Amino acid sequence: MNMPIASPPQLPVHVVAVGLHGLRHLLEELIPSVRNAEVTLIEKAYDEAVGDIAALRRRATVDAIVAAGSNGNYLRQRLDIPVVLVRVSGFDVMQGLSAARRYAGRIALVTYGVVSDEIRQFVETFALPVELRSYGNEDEARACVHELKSMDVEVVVAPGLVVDLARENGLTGMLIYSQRLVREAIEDAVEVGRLRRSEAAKRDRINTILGELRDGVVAVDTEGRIEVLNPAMEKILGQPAGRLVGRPLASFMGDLDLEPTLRWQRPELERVQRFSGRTLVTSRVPIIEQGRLTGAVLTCQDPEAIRRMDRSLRTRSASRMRSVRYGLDDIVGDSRLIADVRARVLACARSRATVLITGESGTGKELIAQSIHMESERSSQPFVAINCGAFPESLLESELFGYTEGSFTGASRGGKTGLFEAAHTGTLFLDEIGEMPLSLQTRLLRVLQEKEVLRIGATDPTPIDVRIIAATHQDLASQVAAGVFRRDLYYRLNILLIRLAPLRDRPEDLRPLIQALQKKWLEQPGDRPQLDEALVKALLEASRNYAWPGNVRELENVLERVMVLSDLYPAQGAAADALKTLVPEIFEEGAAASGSLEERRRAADLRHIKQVLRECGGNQAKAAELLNISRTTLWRRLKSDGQGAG
Ligand SMILES: Nc1ncnc2c1ncn2[C@@H]1O[C@H](COP(=O)(O)OP(=O)(O)OP(=O)(O)O)[C@@H](O)[C@H]1O
Repeated sequence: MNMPIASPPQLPVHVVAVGLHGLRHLLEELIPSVRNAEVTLIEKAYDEAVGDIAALRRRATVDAIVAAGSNGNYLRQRLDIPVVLVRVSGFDVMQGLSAARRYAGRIALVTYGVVSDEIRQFVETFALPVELRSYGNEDEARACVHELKSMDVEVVVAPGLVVDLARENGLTGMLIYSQRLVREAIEDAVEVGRLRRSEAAKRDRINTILGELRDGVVAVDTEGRIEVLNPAMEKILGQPAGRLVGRPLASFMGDLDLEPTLRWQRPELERVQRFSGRTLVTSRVPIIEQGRLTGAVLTCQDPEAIRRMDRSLRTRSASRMRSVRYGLDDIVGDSRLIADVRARVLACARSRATVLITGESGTGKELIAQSIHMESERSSQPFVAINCGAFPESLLESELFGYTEGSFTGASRGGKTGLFEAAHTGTLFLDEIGEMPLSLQTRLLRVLQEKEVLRIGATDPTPIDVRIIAATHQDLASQVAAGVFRRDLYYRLNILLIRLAPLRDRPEDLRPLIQALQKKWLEQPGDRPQLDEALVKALLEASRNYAWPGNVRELENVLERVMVLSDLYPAQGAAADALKTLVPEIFEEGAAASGSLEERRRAADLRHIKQVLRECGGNQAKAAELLNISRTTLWRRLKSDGQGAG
């Protein structure tokens, strides 16, 4: 952005006063009494003054200029700093003339530019014997003085230049400017300089902010011409600001222009656009100042940056924010298997050793981990959970171990506390441990052995006291055999083992789970219908042939659907039919729990895929995204079932 850098605000305002001869004397008299500003006097005129001011500006900031007459006007046209002109008022002219009348001869009043009406009227009203003249440049001033001399004028009241010329020609010259007007002009210049400086400081602030923004920002005036753009936008446009400011945005940005925004004065947010080979998320907003349109702003975001930010927010919420909600009492089930789990939870809670929980998705692994924590002596300490499968390797590493300030590009100031440290004195739940990359497995093993963590970039390890509970739906032993999981880590984790059986292997738990879920449902605010016993019976009946691939989580979902929708389907005598309409998936062919484990799993997967596909209204792309599998995989699975991609 090509804006001047303001001097630091603590420096006093710097004003340059330009004047020769008579005006110079007045300025010299007044300058010592100026407060809160530094004033430099330049005894030059026209081009010479311009040159001196330029030289001065190379060394120091000049905030404003005071000058008078034709010289003042000349400077105004050539400099980009405000030039305050010494005014000429009727009152001061009157004083000048009355002083001139003390001289015997004829009097002339010469002003720069046209003679003002105020002065003309004043002279006429008092029938003063005064010649009125004006001049626009030095030659005219010279000609004017010669004419006055030939007319036998003796006293000339005029600006400095003419006063000098008059004296050179043997006339009496009296300066038209009064001390009062010159003082006022200096004061005005100081004020203008001060305002200008605070404006510049504000602009610098905005520029700094814009410079820091990773999004590209460009603002245009009401004509669509570029007023300002930030470095990120320069990059997007591939041209420096110096070449762009003042040019119409539409002339080279085509699709990115702001003309419709200026025309309709309506914001348009988050549009995805292509611009010179890259995808951008653009937003356009009109600038309305005090009810008037003054321009518009375009911001361009890089979708990759948005994704990165989203990921880091997710990291935060996926790890730290999970609060402990469950205890032993929340583990529901009448089966012997669940009774065994409860006993193991209590035993684990009394120990400090690492626990490994295995079980299919939705069997309650996190519920068990939280229960162990809540029953242990660490219950009032932090419970920190992270899903190791949800992050790319580098992010998982920095989440777990933290890093020191400046350890890599993009590292936050002050570094970052890792989850091991965050869980100090408490419990760290490592969900989906089977997904942890080998390199991190090695680091994890070291933490377990040494009981200390080393932040990325650090040299000194931090001692920690953390209880580790790991969980997986995978068969870690076969992962060890396949070489993707470290054997030593497996042994280290597998000290206390809790195996959670799939729901289909413990049908006795279905009824108590349904009851517990219904109780929770009824406790929620609002008018909630009781679940019809006939429907429950029909559900239990249908479950006998259903594998519940999503286990308790799936049961929760199915039940919620039934409870929400059951009112719509009068159940009397037709509970099974109603259920078929509400949860068709559990009646589907192939849903039966038969065949090999692998076949059952595949059938269960397929049912799940189909259900998600139904929920997405048949949109395969969306279903693939929800299922976290590629579209090709989705397509292949459906195809294997005889349903090609359609
Ligand atoms: N025995 C149980 N009693 C009561 N609720 C249960 C039980 N088992 C699981 N749940 C409930 O089922 C849901 C899924 O449980 P949880 O998230 O602990 O499963 P998970 O095995 O960790 O799943 P995933 O591996 O998919 O993350 C939770 O709402 C949990 O409360």
